Amino acid sequence: MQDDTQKQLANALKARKALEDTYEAQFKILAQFVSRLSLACKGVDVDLDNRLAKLRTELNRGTDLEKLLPFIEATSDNLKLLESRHQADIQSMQQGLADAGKLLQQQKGLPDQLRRDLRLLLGKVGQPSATVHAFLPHLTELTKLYQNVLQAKQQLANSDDDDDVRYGHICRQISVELTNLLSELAFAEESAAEIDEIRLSLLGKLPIDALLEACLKTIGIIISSINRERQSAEHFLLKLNDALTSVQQSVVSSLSASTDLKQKMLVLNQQIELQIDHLSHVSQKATSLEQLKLLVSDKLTAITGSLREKEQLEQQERQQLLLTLGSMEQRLGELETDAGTFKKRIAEQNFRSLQDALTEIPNRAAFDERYQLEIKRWQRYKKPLCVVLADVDHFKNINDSYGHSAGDKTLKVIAKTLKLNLRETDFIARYGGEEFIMLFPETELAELEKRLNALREKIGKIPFKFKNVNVPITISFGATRFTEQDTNRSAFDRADEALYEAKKAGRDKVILKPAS
Ligand SMILES: Nc1nc2c(ncn2[C@@H]2O[C@H](COP(=O)(O)OP(=O)(O)OP(=O)(O)O)[C@@H](O)[C@H]2O)c(=O)[nH]1
Repeated sequence: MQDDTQKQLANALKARKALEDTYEAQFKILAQFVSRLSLACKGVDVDLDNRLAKLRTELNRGTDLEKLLPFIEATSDNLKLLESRHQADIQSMQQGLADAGKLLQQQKGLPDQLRRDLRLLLGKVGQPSATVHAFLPHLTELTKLYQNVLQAKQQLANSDDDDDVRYGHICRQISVELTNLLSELAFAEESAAEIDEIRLSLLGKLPIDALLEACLKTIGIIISSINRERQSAEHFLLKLNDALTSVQQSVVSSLSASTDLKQKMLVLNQQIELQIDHLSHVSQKATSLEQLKLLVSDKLTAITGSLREKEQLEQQERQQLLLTLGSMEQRLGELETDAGTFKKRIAEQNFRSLQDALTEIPNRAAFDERYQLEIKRWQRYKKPLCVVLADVDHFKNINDSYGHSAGDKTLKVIAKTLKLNLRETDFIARYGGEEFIMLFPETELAELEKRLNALREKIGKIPFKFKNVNVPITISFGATRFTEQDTNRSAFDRADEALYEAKKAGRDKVILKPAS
């Protein structure tokens, strides 16, 4: 019995010793790990470095963990403080990068590509991040963009004598704006040939004096078109005035004729009354039937004459009235025809001013109008609305290799194909150059992706042939969905970024960019 107890005690002691050894080994591993970890944190904060060094020494010495606890708690407070400082660092880094990027964006005359890169970068900078390190690639990129801008500015400064280089970018922008304006001037029918000539001249590289000439010609067309419109409106108003004057004259003369007749009628009525009175008076005085017969017959002849005269007057009045009414009706008919022609002309002009002359699909002005409307609908019904930008790939090559008229034909065919393959509620416009913009109401991005890919494939399969060469042409799409936080500009910019990504990814692509 005593032996058993001793054995059990020995076993318990052995187990206890094994447990203690395990604890000790684990404590050593943990102490080493904490030591290494504390070394890795070195350099973040001096106070923290000192505390961690002390902790390492105590751990190496094997100091009792309980004694170390207050020290560990104080260090942990220190770490919390550092953490909030770290968060503040992230925020200030993000803010700093965003400010620097926006400042660069405000620079005038930035090349298009650089502006796009910058917009893309600012989008990335706006994303939340857990560490300051995550911003380092953005910082590098921003520094590169700053370098590029400085170089571009330097180049401009160096080329003082070369006006074409100095104003190259501005000229290109003016030329694009002028092309858009010309597209909206489609209503100047009489100047269509001249407009087309200016539009084609804007496609090549323009020296500044040629651009100015194009501007002056366009202004000339606008002025003569306004003059023509003014003259036509004046002509219509004069005709209207004429017609109203003649109607007024007819009414006045018919009124005065009718007053005349009324006066005559009054006199006749009085005459008839008098004749009747007289007849009754003399008939009382008649002494014989023969005398009465004679008197009545006389008076009846006089009364019948007066009545006939009265009837003639009435007929005259009716005829006069019919004549006046007839001439008024004719004038009003003429006026109605003129007003109809004028209204039709205005409606046609309205339609043409919203249509792109080359592709015959809506133009940018029409898009702006429709976009506002669709956004209002979206705000009311909250049904999904997608915005898509499409751009023909390497379009410049088509112009350069086969001429501008081949380029024009390509644009027409592509516009037609896109339009034909949209639903009636979708909307497409030529946004400018080789760029198209589309609106897809009540469409989710997932469904849109399929439809855009089908469109993309359809365009890729069009058998274009120039100078007997088969030329495959592709198109890239950038799409986004309108959200609660969006303005019309921000959704457009996102679609533009998606399009840019599609180009960067090799073209002939559909890229969707939902709001982050
Ligand atoms: N024929 C024709 N060309 C146009 C018209 N409007 C713009 N362009 C031309 O379209 C070309 C657009 O070229 P870029 O902006 O360099 O783009 P891209 O060659 O299509 O290349 P990526 O878009 O990068 O794939 C320019 O050469 C313009 O002159 C037009 O109405 N008719």
